Amino acid sequence: MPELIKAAILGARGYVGVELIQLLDAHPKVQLTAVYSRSYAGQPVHQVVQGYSDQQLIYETGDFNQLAEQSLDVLFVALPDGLAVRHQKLWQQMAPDTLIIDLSADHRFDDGWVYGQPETNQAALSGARLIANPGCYATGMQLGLKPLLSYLLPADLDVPTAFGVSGYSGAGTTPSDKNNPQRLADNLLAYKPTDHTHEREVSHVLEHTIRFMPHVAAHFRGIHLTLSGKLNLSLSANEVRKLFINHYQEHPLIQVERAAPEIQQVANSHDLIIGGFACSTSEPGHLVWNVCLDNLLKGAATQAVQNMNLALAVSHQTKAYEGIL
Ligand SMILES: NC(=O)C1=CN([C@@H]2O[C@H](COP(=O)(O)OP(=O)(O)OC[C@H]3O[C@@H](n4cnc5c(N)ncnc54)[C@H](OP(=O)(O)O)[C@@H]3O)[C@@H](O)[C@H]2O)C=CC1
Ligand SMILES: CC(=O)N[C@@H](CCC(=O)OP(=O)(O)O)C(=O)O
Repeated sequence: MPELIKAAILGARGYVGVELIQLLDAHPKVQLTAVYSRSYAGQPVHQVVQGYSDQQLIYETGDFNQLAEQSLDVLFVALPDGLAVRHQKLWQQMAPDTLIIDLSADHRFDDGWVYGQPETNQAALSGARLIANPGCYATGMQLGLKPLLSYLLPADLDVPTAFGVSGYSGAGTTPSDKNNPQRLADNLLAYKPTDHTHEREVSHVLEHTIRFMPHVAAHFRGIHLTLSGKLNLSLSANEVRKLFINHYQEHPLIQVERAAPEIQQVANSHDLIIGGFACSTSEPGHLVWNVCLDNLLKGAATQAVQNMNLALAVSHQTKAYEGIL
């Protein structure tokens, strides 16, 4: 590994792109050498991203074909869904040691790419070259369900459900009802109640069918999930909580609490919090619990940086960002 990892970002104007810029700026082992945005082309990054330390870095327009000549160590692709998949040839043509991390949904079902959920797929990420970052809700749902997989009833008897509420940054910057603060004020919108990509993603990754009902609310960032499922034995809330604590004890970003987590605890935080375990007294095995995470951080940029660190064996850790930088 070179002294400094040479990194670039495609989609650097977007909500996720800006988070990546800030995280990589703070990363002691990374030098951000190129950021691409059509709308900001020619503008210095420090004028757009508050606190950005490098006065020289300028947004460029992304001529994708030039990327192969840049001898990058890592390229973060934070483009809207459907764009990264159009450039399969380019990803293959990039230098063989350039790591590509796609934050869109385009490669999450592609066996040629490693699924980049760092807490559960760490071994496969070491030395990986093509990484598909998980979806934001999908991160929360799979980490919330994984410790219980061997206790869940088979799908023909019960299907776990997830009721999710996201902040409107989850819908990106292209204007729509889902990111229109006027439309969302004092409001809650349900959308895609069946067949959401993240329902398919979690069912695929866990090899266990789930159901997901997403909603969007007026806050900017943060996902709140209420999960419900039926276990094949009767456990107390305390026993379930201990099971989660044991499962995630080696993973500093996953917090397990007794109380139900709240959006305000995770907004602008790298942590994902699981808690609020409630076991029915009238229906043995019926369990309801909650997961919260910041969609832009643990649901996107933080997870991408964790993946880079694992793939490129970056061992540096600081107290403030233990497990990420
Ligand atoms: N928002 C979230 O919470 C999460 C998002 N993701 C995924 O991450 C990706 C980025 O999301 P997000 O930041 O929210 O999206 P945004 O809509 O906020 O940003 C999109 C970015 O892509 C660029 N872009 C758009 N169209 C094109 C194009 N045709 N060619 C080149 N560049 C283009 C835009 O810059 P410009 O127009 O200036 O070129 C901008 O930088 C998406 O795939 C999303 O699904 C994943 C997890 C969570
Ligand atoms: C509120 C909102 O719209 N959220 C988005 C989150 C998905 C996302 O951003 O991730 P991928 O497209 O990369 O899977 C949605 O439900 O589509």
